[in-house]
Amino acid sequence: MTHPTTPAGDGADATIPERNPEPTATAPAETAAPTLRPDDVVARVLARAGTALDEGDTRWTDDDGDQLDREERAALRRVGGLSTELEDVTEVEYRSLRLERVVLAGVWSSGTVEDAELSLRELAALAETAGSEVLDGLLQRRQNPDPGTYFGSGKAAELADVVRATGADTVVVDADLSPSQRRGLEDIVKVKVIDRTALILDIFAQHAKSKEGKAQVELAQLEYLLPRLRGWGESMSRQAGGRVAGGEGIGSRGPGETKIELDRRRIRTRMAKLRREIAHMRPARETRRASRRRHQVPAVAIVGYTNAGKSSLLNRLTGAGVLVENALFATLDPTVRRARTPDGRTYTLADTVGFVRSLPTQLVEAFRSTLEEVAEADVLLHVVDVSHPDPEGQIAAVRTVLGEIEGVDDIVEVVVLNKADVADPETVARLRRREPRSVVVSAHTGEGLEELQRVVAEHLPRPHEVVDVVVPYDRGDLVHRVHSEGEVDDEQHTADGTVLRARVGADLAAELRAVSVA
Ligand SMILES: Nc1nc2c(ncn2[C@@H]2O[C@H](COP(=O)(O)OP(=O)(O)OP(=O)(O)O)[C@@H](O)[C@H]2O)c(=O)[nH]1
Ligand SMILES: [Mg+2]
Repeated sequence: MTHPTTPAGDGADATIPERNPEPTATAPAETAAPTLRPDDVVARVLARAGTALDEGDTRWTDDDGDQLDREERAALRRVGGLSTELEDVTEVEYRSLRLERVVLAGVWSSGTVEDAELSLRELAALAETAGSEVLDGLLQRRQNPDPGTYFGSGKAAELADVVRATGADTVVVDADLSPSQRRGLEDIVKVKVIDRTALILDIFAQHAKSKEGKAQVELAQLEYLLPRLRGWGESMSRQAGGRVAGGEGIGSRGPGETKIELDRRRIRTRMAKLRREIAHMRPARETRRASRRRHQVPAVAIVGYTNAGKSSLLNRLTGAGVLVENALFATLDPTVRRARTPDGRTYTLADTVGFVRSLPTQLVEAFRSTLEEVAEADVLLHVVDVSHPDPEGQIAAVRTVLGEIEGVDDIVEVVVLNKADVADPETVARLRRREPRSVVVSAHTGEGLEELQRVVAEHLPRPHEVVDVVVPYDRGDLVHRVHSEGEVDDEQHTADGTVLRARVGADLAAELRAVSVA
């Protein structure tokens, strides 16, 4: 973290503005640091980006199945006013977070003010997905973040006023804060401060379902937590007059300074245990993958920004009944389903966890084994929400994460421009020009899905061993496999068995030749 080059005093470089400023003329100047009134900003923040979290947007078609997961997830929503702080140190802080009434704060340092606002809007959608109520959102124009408090102490004090005025219990900062920045800011705003990474980790923790997913998320949380432990009890109770005075309230039952060393040790022990457990779960996944490989079933992986419509698309193509929710990171566990090309070949279609800008590295690391599913694919369907205000930005973010996974560079990527039913046709046209290998679809209306299936079929690897065999009638299973895995050129039933001329994968070819009676 570098110091600002110009030693600007707090306030000189700008703008978490006064509460209740004089109403000024609209249209802040483009060049100078404009002053954004908090009320302005919150109004913009609450205008949703894309279709994410538009009330009532999620529609289920028959393809989406019963959506049983939904009820379960709804039951897991946070309940206002209830604290679920747990004694176990591995649960400290994150499980005990009460993100109910939050104020968002971000810094606008480069790019346009629209970009900065879009980022804050996404943060609002993330916060709501985590179950919080967003009370206000503030953007500060500032060249470089302050190394001590991120916003600078003067502006942080103004943020503290906003927190007090709104009755917020948490500040969510749209950035990655260093442990000391978070601490410095907390000491001023006097409520819990979390950053984007912690928020995303919290959503993942709420949504993880499989044993492996849960273990991966917990590991990522602990890794994040370890350098950030602080003595909540002591520091918060010091702040007489603050909302958490008297050692009561959020986080006040966390570890005191004296306990920190002990906690660190317990956390490390827990992390080691989780790593061992995850390592044990891997073989099962690898076995499944290996068996698919052995049968040479081509694999297609659906990737894309969170809320792009990946699960909807999977359901449409396979009737899988995967949870579709207008929330970010609805899907954490990869679902693999069988699908068929129009000409009858079988392939697997895998739904994956959604990506987001600056996906916490701890999570990329933790989900590496899940993401390997992607690296093994023959074709990637990169689903894009074309109704989003910045689809290009989302495409770039997804490609950045993909770039971190080994072995994806040479996989065919088909860009699926989804939500065409609600998108601006000009945006669709612009993206089509930019992404030549793309298909325009709507998982809702079904538009474009036939073409998509055709394009998928075209890019699937074709089996290339030519066999000319007679399969005895007691090996109907092999004939069946030839139909689903390969391409049959000729088939006749004779007294000896089924005469087959077909193209199949090498392994199946070997098995067929071994049983052939010709
Ligand atoms: N209008 C419209 N909405 C869609 C379309 N496809 C999906 N949606 C909606 O977009 C939201 C997200 O859909 P999902 O399929 O859960 O998206 P996802 O990419 O799997 O999201 P995560 O698992 O959270 O990363 C839901 O509200 C869907 O109903 C579409 O073609 N048109
Ligand atoms: Mg999903």
